[in-house]
Parts: sequence; structure tokens; C-alpha cells
Amino acid sequence: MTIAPGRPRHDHPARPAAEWAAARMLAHTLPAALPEESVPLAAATGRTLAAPLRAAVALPGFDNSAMDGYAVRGDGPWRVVDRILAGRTHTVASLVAHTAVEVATGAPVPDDADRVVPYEAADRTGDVVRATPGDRRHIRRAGEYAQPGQELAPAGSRVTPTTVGLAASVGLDMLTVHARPRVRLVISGDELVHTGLPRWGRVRDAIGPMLGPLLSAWGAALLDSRMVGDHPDWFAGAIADSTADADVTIVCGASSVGPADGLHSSLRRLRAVVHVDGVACRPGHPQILAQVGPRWIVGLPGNPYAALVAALTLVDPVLAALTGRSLAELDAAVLAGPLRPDDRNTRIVPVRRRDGQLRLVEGAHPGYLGAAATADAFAVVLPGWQPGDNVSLLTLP
Ligand SMILES: Nc1nc2c(c(=O)[nH]1)N[C@H]1C(S)=C(S)[C@@H](COP(=O)(O)OP(=O)(O)OC[C@H]3O[C@@H](n4cnc5c(N)ncnc54)[C@H](O)[C@@H]3O)O[C@H]1N2
Ligand code: MOO
Repeated sequence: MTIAPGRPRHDHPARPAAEWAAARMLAHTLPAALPEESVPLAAATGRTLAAPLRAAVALPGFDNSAMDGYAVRGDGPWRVVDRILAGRTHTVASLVAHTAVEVATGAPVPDDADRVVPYEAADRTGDVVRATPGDRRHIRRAGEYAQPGQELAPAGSRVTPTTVGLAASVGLDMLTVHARPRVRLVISGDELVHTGLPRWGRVRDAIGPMLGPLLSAWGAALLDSRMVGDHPDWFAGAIADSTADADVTIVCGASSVGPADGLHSSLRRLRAVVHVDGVACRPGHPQILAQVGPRWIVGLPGNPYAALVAALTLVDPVLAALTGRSLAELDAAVLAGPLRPDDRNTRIVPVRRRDGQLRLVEGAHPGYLGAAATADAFAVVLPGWQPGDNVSLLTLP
């Protein structure tokens, strides 16, 4: 962005910056969850259940053996009358006292079997099996884990690979989840280049490549990234176009007060409702949350580490709300320093865990991602913090 000499721009209203935690909470409470849709299990991981996951069948579906061995009835010794492997569906001869059926783990056991004697506890000679008495039945009864219709996970749960496995085991092929928010990136800056070596005066776009995977991990469907030059008309046009089909438009750069920083004027032209205009945090002060009808606009600062902080502050909470997931509770930990306390702003600093202690990763700058890239987490250091006080920890997915 170029600042035209003698034309400082002060045409956006001076508002008090929002306190960091309040801005994050507002970004999570304002948007309503998107409608539900039904998706195949293979596409469900990372989504949020919009309806409880209920068993379609009983689990186990039939009485079956928990061990390889002999299903027996009554006291031993037992005469072996049949052999049943898992997957065999022939009806099992009912057992009379002193008889046994050889069974594999998971194979159906006759209704009247008392217990399964594992091979290790059995002594077989010809057709006759002996074993010492045992307390364990080693039979998994039909429906003992889940009954048809039983709720196994509530609405609002995040679908994990384990959830998908559970859903499959109770007979489901589809899950009801919230729709994925359609998100577009609008990246501004005449100085930006997108591949190769930037020549003098040019800068590689670092925010687009960083945000793409982050947005996917937060549950968004990235429509595309659009590059816009620093002309206010182009900028307002790009945002207006984007809000036609994107649930969330993320604007990178142009958030500050320079003459080419057209976000504020574009929002006014679009008659957007601005909920957050500046957050009292360092870095990442010039961040914006606005709304045009049901569409959301998040403005991130152009400095890449500041943009990451703003994404953690506003984008993650907005996407959490739209996808129906709750906002992660932040773990607390002691941070020893070295860090200068700040009485007015929340600081978001990269930290690493070493030898059970949380340490600052030094060398973070708003315009540089080096320290952030080697961090385990980002400490939220509230105004008034002193070395040794608690901080809360933001993590990346
Ligand atoms: N007079 C003031 N100047 C500035 C203020 C202020 O309050 N008063 N705030 C400063 C802060 S804090 C930040 S952060 C930046 C935010 O600037 P913008 O959001 O308007 O972004 P730009 O001016 O376009 O760029 C800032 C900086 O970042 C580089 N940049 C931009 N986009 C990208 C990208 N996609 N990838 C990598 N680097 C990018 C750009 O070249 C600039 O160096 O404003 C301060 N100024
Ligand atoms: O957001 Mo700025 O310096 O705070 O990078």
C-alpha cells in the first residue's frame, strides 16, 4: 500500500477498541449456526452434529463371544457339538447341558450358553473339553452397549474419526451436521506478489497461504481467494460481490487508517453494521467484525503475525458459531517471562513448553511469522499481568 503524500485519512469514527476477550466472545455469540445437512460418514469428520447421533440398531446386534474358545452349557466336561466362526449366520444348535460349541471371537453364541471358556483355560481331548470353573462369561449380550434409538453423542459434538467409527458400528451411513460456512478471502495490497521472489518494493502474500489450511481446519469451505488493488472502488466492489455468496468474507490488509486502507469506507458504502472496530490487543489492533444482512465480514491487519492473532480472535469464533461448535475453553498456565507487562492492551505472544515450563518464544514482530511458526501455543497476556501470573493459551488446530 502506498500512502499519498499530504493526504492522511481520518474519515473513520474514532471508537474505543474492544477488550480482547469481549471481542472474541461477541464474534462467537452474534452469528447463528448454519442450517443442517446430511453428509456421508467419509465427509463428516471435523463437522458438528446438528442432531444427536442415535443408534440405528442394537450393539452388539446379537449375543456373541468375546474370546476364541468354547461356548458351554452347564458343568464340564463338555462334548463339542459344533464350530461357529465370525460371519457364519447359520442358526446355532441349542446347547443342552454338558455340551459345547467351538466359537471364534465375535461369532454368535447359542442362546442357552452359560459362558465361553477361552482356549487358554480349556483342555481338549478329542471331542471332549474340560476346564476349571470360571466367573467370567466372556459373552457380549445383544444391546448391552447401545439400544436402537439411544443417543450416543449430543447435538453440538464435534465429529471426530472416533465418532465416525461409532456411527458406522451402529449402522449409520450419514450424519446430520451443520453446513460448512462458505468463506472467501479478499487480499488487498498493490505491493503483493503471490509466487516467487519479490523484487524491491514488493512483498510475498503470506496471509493467503497461511489462512487457507487454517480455515479448512476450522470447518470452513474456502470458495476462493481474490486479490484486489488498493483502489477504494475495487475494494468495495470485491466485498459487495463476495457477500453475495460467501457466509464470511475475510479481508486482509487495508484495515488501518492510511489513504489506501479502504475497508472502513467500503463498509460504510455497503451499510454494514460494524460490531468490532479495533481490539485492544498487541499485535492485531486494527481488526474488524461487521455484518451485512446474514453475511459476515472480518477485517484482518496486513501484518502477517497480526493477521494470525486476529484470525484467532475473530475468525475462529465466527466459524465456530456458524458450524455450531462451542468455543474452546482456554487452558491456563503460568508464564514466567521475559515479557514486558502492558497496562492497556492484551498481548498475544508465542510460547513453547520446555521441561514442564511455559516460555516465551522471543523475536515475535507483527510483520514476521518466525517466532509464531515455532510456537506450541499463543499466550493471552491480560493487561496488568506480572511475570509468574497465569495466562490462557490459544492453540492452532
Ligand atoms: N497511522 C497509523 N498507522 C498504522 C496503524 C495505526 O493505528 N495508525 N496501525 C498499524 C498496525 S498495528 C497495523 S497491523 C497495520 C495494519 O495495516 P493494514 O491492515 O491497513 O494493512 P496494510 O497497510 O495493507 O499492510 C501493513 C503491512 O503488512 C504488509 N502486508 C499486507 N498484506 C500482506 C499479506 N497478505 N502478506 C504479507 N504482508 C502483507 C504490508 O506490505 C505492510 O507492510 O497498520 C499500521 N499502521
Ligand atoms: O496489528 Mo499491528 O502492529 O498491532 O501489527
